[in-house]
Amino acid sequence: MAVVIDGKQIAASYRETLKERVSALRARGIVPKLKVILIGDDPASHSYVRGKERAAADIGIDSQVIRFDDTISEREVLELIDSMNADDELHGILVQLPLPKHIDENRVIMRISPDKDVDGFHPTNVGKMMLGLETLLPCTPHGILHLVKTQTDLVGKHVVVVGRSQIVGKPVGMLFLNESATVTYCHSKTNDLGAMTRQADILIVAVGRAGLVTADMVKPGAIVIDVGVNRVDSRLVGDVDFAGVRDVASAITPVPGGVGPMTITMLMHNTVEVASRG
Ligand SMILES: Nc1nc(=O)c2c([nH]1)NC[C@@H]1CN(c3ccc(C(=O)N[C@@H](CCC(=O)O)C(=O)O)cc3)C=[N+]21
Repeated sequence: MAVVIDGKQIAASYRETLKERVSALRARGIVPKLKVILIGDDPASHSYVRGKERAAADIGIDSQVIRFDDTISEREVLELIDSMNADDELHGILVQLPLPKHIDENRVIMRISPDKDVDGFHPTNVGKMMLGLETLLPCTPHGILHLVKTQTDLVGKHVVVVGRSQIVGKPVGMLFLNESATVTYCHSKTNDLGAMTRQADILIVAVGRAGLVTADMVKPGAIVIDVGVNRVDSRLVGDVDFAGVRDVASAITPVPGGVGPMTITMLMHNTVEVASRG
């Protein structure tokens, strides 16, 4: 029976170190500050953003959510970002995704100053990460790396990533490659997915399909990281059949209470990093 990796607990413990860093910054007159732009009325987005506000308040980060209905134009969003880029007191800018169809996500992401891009989505930060340079890392991949490191060494391990999104799949593989793991990417067009996933020492699933990974697809003793966020009958479930896979794996993240809390914590980490740059 697998160990259940307690993301909530690991996140809470990491937040304690962030609290100390924030106290030290505040003693120097620096108040870490984050602004979140939230467009539209998607209930899931509003729920995530509340989680971010709560974490910020807990750590001592000054956060503000700016809400718009989905009639706001792309130009207005870009102009708001310009004014935030110019605000010397502001450290982090986050535009909650997804955006309404009439707003180009890439144009918005690229408008945010790479120095304030606490999501780690700007091409400059993605490029630096790919080169293995120090930079603002994307929050979910960084949180996953932290969780896995509480369980095992990464050098030489076979990491299989299922899912190739810009914000999770692609960058998480890159981060683990930088840690000298052997990385395989799988996606919706992969032939015989089970044959691939059964090779994983560390299996990371970020697809968005409940029940995608079943016990027969997991090597005994593997570490399984479930990044899925699916609402099934108003219940939150991941992409992994938790009840079945926990009998096979050595460690597994639950949903909720696994990767989600770490994502938010790494957003706070990035905000503190920017505030510390001085
Ligand atoms: N610019 C941008 N940056 C993001 O980081 C971003 C985004 N847009 N859009 C949406 C996704 C999704 N995401 C989650 C964060 C925390 C939880 C989380 O904390 N979940 C809790 C449960 C929360 C609940 O019950 O609703 C948990 O897993 O325990 C989930 C999902 C960040 N995202």
